[in-house]
Amino acid sequence: MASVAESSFPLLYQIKTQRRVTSSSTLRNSSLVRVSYPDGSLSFRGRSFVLGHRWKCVRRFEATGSGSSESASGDEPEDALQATIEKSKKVLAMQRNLLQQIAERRKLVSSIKESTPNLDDGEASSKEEYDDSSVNANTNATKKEKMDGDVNGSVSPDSYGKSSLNKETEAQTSSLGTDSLKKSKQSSAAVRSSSTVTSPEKPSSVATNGKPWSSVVASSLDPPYKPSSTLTSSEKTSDPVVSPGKPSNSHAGAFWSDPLPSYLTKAPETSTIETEKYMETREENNPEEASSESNEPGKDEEMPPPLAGANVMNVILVAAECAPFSKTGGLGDVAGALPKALARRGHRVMVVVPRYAEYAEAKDIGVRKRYMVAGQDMEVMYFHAYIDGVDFVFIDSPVFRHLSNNIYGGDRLDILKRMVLFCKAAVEVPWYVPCGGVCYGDGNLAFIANDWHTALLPVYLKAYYRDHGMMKYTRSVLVIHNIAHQGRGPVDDFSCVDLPSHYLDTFKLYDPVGGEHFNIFAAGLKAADRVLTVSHGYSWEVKTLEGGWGLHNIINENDWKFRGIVNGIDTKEWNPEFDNHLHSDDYTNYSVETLEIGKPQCKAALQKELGLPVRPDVPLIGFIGRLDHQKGVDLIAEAVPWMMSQDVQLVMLGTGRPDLEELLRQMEHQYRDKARGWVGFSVKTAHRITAGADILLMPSRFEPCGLNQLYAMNYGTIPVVHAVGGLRDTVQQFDPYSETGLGWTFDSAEAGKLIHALGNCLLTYREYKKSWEGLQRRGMTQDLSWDNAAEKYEEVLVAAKYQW
Ligand SMILES: Nc1ncnc2c1ncn2[C@@H]1O[C@H](COP(=O)(O)OP(=O)(O)O[C@H]2O[C@H](CO)[C@@H](O)[C@H](O)[C@H]2O)[C@@H](O)[C@H]1O
Repeated sequence: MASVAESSFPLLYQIKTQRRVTSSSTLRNSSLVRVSYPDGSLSFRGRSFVLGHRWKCVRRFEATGSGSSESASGDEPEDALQATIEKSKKVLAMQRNLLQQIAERRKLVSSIKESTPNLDDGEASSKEEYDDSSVNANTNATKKEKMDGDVNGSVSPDSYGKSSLNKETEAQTSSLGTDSLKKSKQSSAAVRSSSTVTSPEKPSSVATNGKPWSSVVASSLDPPYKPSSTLTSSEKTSDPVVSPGKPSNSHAGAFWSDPLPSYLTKAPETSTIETEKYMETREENNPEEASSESNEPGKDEEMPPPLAGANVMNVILVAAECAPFSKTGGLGDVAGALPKALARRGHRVMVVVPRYAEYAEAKDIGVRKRYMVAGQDMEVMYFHAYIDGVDFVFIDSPVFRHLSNNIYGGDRLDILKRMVLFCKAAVEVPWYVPCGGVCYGDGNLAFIANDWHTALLPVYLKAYYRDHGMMKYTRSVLVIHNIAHQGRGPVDDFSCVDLPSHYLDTFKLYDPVGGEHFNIFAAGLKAADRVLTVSHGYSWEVKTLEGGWGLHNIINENDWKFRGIVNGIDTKEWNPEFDNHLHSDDYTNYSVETLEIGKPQCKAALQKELGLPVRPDVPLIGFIGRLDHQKGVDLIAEAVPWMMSQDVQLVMLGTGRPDLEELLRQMEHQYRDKARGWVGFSVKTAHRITAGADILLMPSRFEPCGLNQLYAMNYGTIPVVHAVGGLRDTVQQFDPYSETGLGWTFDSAEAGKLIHALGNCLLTYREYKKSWEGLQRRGMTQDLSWDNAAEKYEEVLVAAKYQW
């Protein structure tokens, strides 16, 4: 087993003193540092130098520029080693400074705790274990709709992804507020990273006042693409430093005796490692660190071990969207938050996502690669940012540009080719993209792929590399966020994915409606080392005929590697106490302590912003989500006449199916004094509805996890949900006798059931104020953070690592 074999090696640090080619093709010493040791990434970025173990330098030169190579012997300058030592001293100085920061933060946290003794109360999660006997997976109709779309072997764009028509995308602001409550839970990794947090995009204002919501017009905020830095041709040619695929650990060295199969991507070239640049950036950001010269190992030893302990790994999450950079729904939120939680546990974590627009934080690292996609030669560039302890790598290509508002748009083959390019490039990122100066490498590495869009990655990892003895110690985990979208197409599509012919069978799937077809999700599920989905409830549902959308057999066959882990929430982004979107327009931040004042103020601000009567006593009901069959929007529409007969206000925010968008407009038109329908995508408005509404409706027909109900509870907004998938896992039915529970649930996707549950909810709102307050407080004091889920992801990653 990989790590057993590795751990039998004496602790060995390799310092590669490497060379790179300058733009004038002359060689200069770059003092590049690569520190690796048997457990992989534990001591990355210089930490290994403070562990106090004996270490050994192995200096080695590698090939440089245009195919030339040099022998290691003879020409290795001593000053390179000296420079390396100098760098490590600087790293030590940085660490000491950060340790001081940790100590200061600890003091701060304990002083906050002392002054507010109740802060940690109620952190216990009230999540229930899933009881599969009563799940109501009411998905037949949805399945039918999907399968209908696949008749004749052609798949509608929608079946290739969530083809949300984002009529208005709003740049989202990352909250940089100090989340003092959760800080004490974070590992030193997070604290370390805090000094390099970069401010994400600024929010753009959305003018809505005075206009009916339905008339808010789509406006793309995707800025025009500007070519990346003008590199000289020699800079564009990456020079050989790391030999990709060539395992950094000597025990795997034999792989390279095998010739590469013809379908492999071009023999990997190399990357420019920019340690110096990285160090300079760190020094610019942290002048204090830079000026500190002393080297006191004793102090460094105080650094607490990572929460993950010996399980620390390199983790690369690959997704088609990642908030706040790109988002059409919950996948974006997960890709934005889970990696940070894994980094807080001490893992070295990277997110790889397409570069749909220019992102201020992300810098062109100057590496270019070419990939063949369906016979077309395509170049990609890599942009990098280091934010909240996570490396974000953006893959740039003309095929991704300007798609922020239409990530899953275009015709079926266009989408397929984009995902092929993305997955081909992503699987090689650990070799080519130096993050903080050092590539991740392929030892002790796990990829987390998400949904069908990146389900090709586990297949490529296997077919291109592991089948050939390469990337032996790399694992892949595939997460199902929504099995309804599978990347289906006619069998001929196989020619686009560039795989050896014997892989065709792993893609072929037969179903009664579409017949034999090509299915990317099917192949990914088979190839991945582990498969996850985003709740316990959904993990049961996808194994059923109704919930598996044709993939249930494959999931059942692979049950041994399958597990459900309930999503968490980003408690920095979605926290009423620090929410940036509540800073203006009469909104306010609030916490469980200031709920009684803060939430009514947000409600009044929302009513005012929407042009609804500002009335504190009227229950304000919200809905936020993609407008499609999954979300049960039609059930709400059926219930609207009843709702409008009550003294309530209703606000719905969504984008998606044109007929459902029209429905929102009509509703607003018909009930102007009570209802608003925002057709568009506005992160700010989603936050404001979550804060200002009293009740959140989620009548989803199926819901793998659902994030809006979690956000709602964190904001003291009471969810009324169809008890299915993750909604059933996370919203415990209110019991008035024991005063327990978190909201209202109904057990089948019918308007009548929704009305019944909502009726009880409204009664409690009006007549039982204390009970209502109890519901709000219980919801707000749950620990919904990603920290719990990240620990479970870690278990899965470790299980994958030790699996052969
Ligand atoms: N018009 C709009 N304007 C602004 N924001 C909008 C919006 N419409 C939706 N959003 C936002 O998008 C996210 C939606 O998250 P969900 O988890 O509810 O749904 P989704 O079905 O996309 O995700 C899938 O993946 C996630 C993650 O695993 C699962 O929770 C879920 O069940 C599964 O269907 C929320 O952050 C919400 O605020």
